[in-house]
Amino acid sequence: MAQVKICGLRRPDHIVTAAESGARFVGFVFFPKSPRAVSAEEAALLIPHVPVGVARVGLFVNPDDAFLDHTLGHVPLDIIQLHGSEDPGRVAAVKALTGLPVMKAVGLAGPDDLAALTDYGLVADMLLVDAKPSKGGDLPGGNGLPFDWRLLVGRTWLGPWMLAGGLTPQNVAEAIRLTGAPAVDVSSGVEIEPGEKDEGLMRAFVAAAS
Ligand SMILES: O=C(O)c1ccccc1NCC(=O)[C@H](O)[C@H](O)COP(=O)(O)O
Repeated sequence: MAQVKICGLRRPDHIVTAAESGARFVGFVFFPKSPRAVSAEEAALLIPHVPVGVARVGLFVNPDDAFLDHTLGHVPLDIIQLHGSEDPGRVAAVKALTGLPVMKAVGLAGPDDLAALTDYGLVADMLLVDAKPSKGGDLPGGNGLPFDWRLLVGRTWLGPWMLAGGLTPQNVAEAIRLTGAPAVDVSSGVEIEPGEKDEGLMRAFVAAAS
């Protein structure tokens, strides 16, 4: 059983479905290249549909201070998710700037990537363990690609973490069983096409993760 984050929501009715299904986190993508991107102004109209008790996660890729200030000036968020090449010092700086908890995404492709989990685990409030994006890819995340979950078997964690990367209603239970993930995150696996969430898939995913 794991808590669920559904990322890349862009419609009020989908936010309601995610929350009613039992998702405990909803993610809004503030990265213009993403097919799930929303502007601060658009997100400001979506946020009121997030029920109390569901965490509002803002997803950023290498944001500068001005972009963070602009977004947070329009959109009340509970967690900042950094999904770019931000180093631990930048993670600490974003925490200080925003006063919000920071979840840092760490991409895994092989054993050599595991050290970053320790480095970021010392400064971030939470880790999002995702598949490492392919070199030259357009998106640092949201690619619907899993990584080898066996990399995480038996690992001791410094703090809270979330498993992501190619999760679906069909594979999420096995991913949780194998890794012991306390929380899981999904975007592509609950979409009928990039950026278009499906209510039935969202319900099935949360049920399979619970
Ligand atoms: O979702 C996006 O479009 C996205 C774009 C740029 C950076 C990160 C992005 N998503 C980050 C997430 O938290 C996704 O939910 C996570 O990478 C898992 O995505 P998926 O493999 O599609 O389930």
